[in-house]
Amino acid sequence: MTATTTTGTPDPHPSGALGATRPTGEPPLLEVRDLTVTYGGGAGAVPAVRGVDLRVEAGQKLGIAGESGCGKSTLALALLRLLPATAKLSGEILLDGEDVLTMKWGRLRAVRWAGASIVFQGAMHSLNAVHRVGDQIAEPILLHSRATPAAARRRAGELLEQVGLPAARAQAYPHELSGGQRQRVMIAMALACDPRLIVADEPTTALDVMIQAQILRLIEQLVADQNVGLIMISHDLAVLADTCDRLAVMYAGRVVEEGPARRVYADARHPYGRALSAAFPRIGDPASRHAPRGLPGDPPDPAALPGGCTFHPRCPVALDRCATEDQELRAAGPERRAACVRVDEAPEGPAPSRADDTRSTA
Ligand SMILES: Nc1ncnc2c1ncn2[C@@H]1O[C@H](COP(=O)(O)OP(=O)(O)OP(=O)(O)O)[C@@H](O)[C@H]1O
Repeated sequence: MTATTTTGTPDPHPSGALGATRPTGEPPLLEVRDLTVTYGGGAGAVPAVRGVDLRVEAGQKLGIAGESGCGKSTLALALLRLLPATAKLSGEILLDGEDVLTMKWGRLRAVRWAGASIVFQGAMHSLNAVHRVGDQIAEPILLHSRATPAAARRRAGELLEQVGLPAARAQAYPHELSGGQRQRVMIAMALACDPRLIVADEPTTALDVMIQAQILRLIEQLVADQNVGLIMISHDLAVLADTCDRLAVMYAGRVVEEGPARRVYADARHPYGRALSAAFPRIGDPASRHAPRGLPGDPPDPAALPGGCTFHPRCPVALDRCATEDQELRAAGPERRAACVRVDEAPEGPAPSRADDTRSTA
């Protein structure tokens, strides 16, 4: 992905990355440049992530949205080089200015957990069923510090309290906890080594609506209290709009829209962003009296992407040229970019009111 636009419209982010530059000139907490991930090779190669640029500062919450298969999890795992060996990566993943992709193994081990940590979806599958949760939280502490086992266990208890569980629950096995409690344990583990960046991949997907809301508030609180950066991945644009500052919408491995989260949700500039947004009801919006509109068609097979704009076969406003012309991200309003040839045709709508933005699950 380059900073040049197909129409010559000035790009507000000449580096091609998301978010504001630090005034001090220090590197951002995370800067992803032109990241490409391809599974396999030859005719069956699957380009799961294609030229993605992202930027996250300390204390900033970036949401990444998109349908199943658009490459969200691949992107999350790539950030800490947790992908299988069949995945080929190129580009740069700069964590505090240091490229994760070229780090030696020893350095990478140190960066995992302590520099950045991941909260995976489905805590039941991510936690080890035969170990007490306190021991599982203590494990990365023991690996990454000189703490004694007793001190690591004490710290595990403190972390459990920080995520709203009694320290005594450290003695529990995963099956003795509810889904929401297990997800809290996962968050406690992610915090264990004081990371500067937390990547949360669908952290609330398996939870009921009330517990989902509690976990989201907890994550927001922790980000604010500890000034960490957050990348939250979800198929649910409404959840991301309510939790995050900025939002990037992915389609077929690419970011096709980015900008302030509530604005993207309320008034997406890319037809795919609009379709994704319309797929979720909004409390406070008269339109929510109607059933949410599903997205027609299926996402393309990454191994056989359509030519031109990859969204054109499903796009309700596609022009003939969209079948042949690929689109780069271009300026689409203040601090906003979208990869659509028609983005200049309609002006940006009014700023959303708080009621417009309320997520469906609150
Ligand atoms: N290990 C793998 N080997 C080959 N292809 C893979 C592998 N993992 C993922 N893919 C493919 O890469 C593409 C992106 O998958 P990914 O899991 O990153 O998408 P996603 O947006 O996170 O989807 P979901 O929300 O369903 O998890 C998909 O086409 C998927 O089938």
